[in-house]
Amino acid sequence: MSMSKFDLIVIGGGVGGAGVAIKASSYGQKVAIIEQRDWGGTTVNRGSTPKKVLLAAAEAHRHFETQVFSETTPDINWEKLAAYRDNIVNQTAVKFKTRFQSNGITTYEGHAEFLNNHEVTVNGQTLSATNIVTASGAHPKELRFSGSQFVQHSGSFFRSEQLPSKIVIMGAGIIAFAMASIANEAGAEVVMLQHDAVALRGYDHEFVGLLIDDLKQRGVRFQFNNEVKEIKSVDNCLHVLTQQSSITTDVIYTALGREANISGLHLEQAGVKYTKHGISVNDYLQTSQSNIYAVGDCAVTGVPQLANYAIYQGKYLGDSLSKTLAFPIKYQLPVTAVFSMPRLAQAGVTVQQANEQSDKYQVKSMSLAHWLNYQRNHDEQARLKLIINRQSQQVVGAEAYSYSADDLINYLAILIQQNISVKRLHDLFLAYPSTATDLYGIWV
Ligand SMILES: Cc1cc2nc3c(=O)[nH]c(=O)nc-3n(C[C@H](O)[C@H](O)[C@H](O)COP(=O)(O)OP(=O)(O)OC[C@H]3O[C@@H](n4cnc5c(N)ncnc54)[C@H](O)[C@@H]3O)c2cc1C
Ligand SMILES: NC(=O)c1ccc[n+]([C@@H]2O[C@H](COP(=O)([O-])OP(=O)(O)OC[C@H]3O[C@@H](n4cnc5c(N)ncnc54)[C@H](O)[C@@H]3O)[C@@H](O)[C@H]2O)c1
Repeated sequence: MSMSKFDLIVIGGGVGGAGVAIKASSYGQKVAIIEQRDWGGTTVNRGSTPKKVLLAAAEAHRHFETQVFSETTPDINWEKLAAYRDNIVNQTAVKFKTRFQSNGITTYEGHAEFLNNHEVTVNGQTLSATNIVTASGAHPKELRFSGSQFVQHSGSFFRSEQLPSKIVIMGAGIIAFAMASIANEAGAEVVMLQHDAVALRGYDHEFVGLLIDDLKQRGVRFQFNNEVKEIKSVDNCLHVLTQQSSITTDVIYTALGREANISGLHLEQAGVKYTKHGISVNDYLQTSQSNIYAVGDCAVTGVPQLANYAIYQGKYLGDSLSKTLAFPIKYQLPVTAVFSMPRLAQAGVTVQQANEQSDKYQVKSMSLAHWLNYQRNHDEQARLKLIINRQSQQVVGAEAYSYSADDLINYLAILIQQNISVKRLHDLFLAYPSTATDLYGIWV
């Protein structure tokens, strides 16, 4: 059989792999990309895309309830919503594949394995390349207790055809809070179980407390310092036995963090080193084998397993592999969001970090609730904290809690990254009144 030769092979058709493949092909490299499951990977099929479609419906429901002053609020029609969501997901997955093809990238559908550091097999075919990038992503953490086969993962919730009436969520991290907000607003009974006392580690305690209180008022039950011991299935119901309680539910979903997809790649055949956390890479995203690289959730890079990082790394690598001189990857300031209701978002130095180094940073806390954008949305708890470097008096971080916290944080991230002075901001001409023009009053 003839061997297909490429400049670059990318293993994994998620957002990380897509970034590398498209960028490298734009420089004229001959590129192949291999995907074993769905084009677009986790983000498109089981992550932020379906999540944000469901969230839009949940937010519309909440806004109807608070803003329309009607006696009754219509129920969310989950089946129709699910069909609409699946349509968007499927269209997006197809767009990923056709975009590769229209950029001259050869697409393969199947499981890729390394034969050596220049060769990969897929569907019995051998492909060879000068450089190979692993962008194989991650899978939900495996659980080992009696009845763990009854557990479903967050991706199943975001792609569910029907809304279960009773839901238990294991974990109180970013994904769990999005799930809880949507399920609660759509009418499910939700219990959240967290094995220790800390929800949304890394986010401002005060804002996390506001979010938990809000969800509690809406009927979500929280159990902290509680772990699942066993699950039994009896008469179409699940009995979840924990250290502290026994809960009867329809479904139990997990959002406990994710583990790199490394088994099955035969990395040792290519001489690529890895640990249980993922593929080890240096600041050039290069593995222990000099012509093999890794990006996104499968790589140990010291940044969170999030799509914005996978995309950024993919674009960096596609660029650096196409140039004679490569520079180490340099991350801009961290920017993340929790898509709960209301949302939480942070950029740059966090409030927690600022409190730990109070000699260096000052935290300026403000309510946003009296601003028109928040008032008209009944966003009564909307708040912002700016982190200011005491010496330079510049804003180096921000954390926000509101229904539009991610937008505000992105505007602030632009101002921070671009080092925009108050004067320059006031010279900018923007549509009024909007979240962007609120910045005139916020920026210091
Ligand atoms: C429920 C959920 C919600 C999320 N929400 C957000 C969010 O709002 N914002 C955000 O920034 N991040 C979010 N994330 C994280 C984000 O989805 C991931 O960080 C991102 O998908 C990582 O991209 P990736 O390309 O590294 O991996 P993936 O998207 O997982 O893609 C890897 C691809 O490689 C394929 N593959 C693996 N092994 C092989 C092989 N041997 N051969 C061929 N193909 C292979 C897989 O099938 C997969 O399609 C969320 C994650 C989840 C689970
Ligand atoms: N600020 C950020 O950028 C940020 C924050 C959190 C997570 N992330 C990334 O997003 C990825 C996926 O998010 P996620 O929500 O699945 O993970 P997560 O890490 O945000 O949350 C998992 C939560 O589950 C808890 N937990 C772990 N084992 C448990 C158990 N047996 N029972 C109950 N609770 C348990 C953890 O303490 C944690 O609070 C993470 O892998 C991480 O890399 C990024």
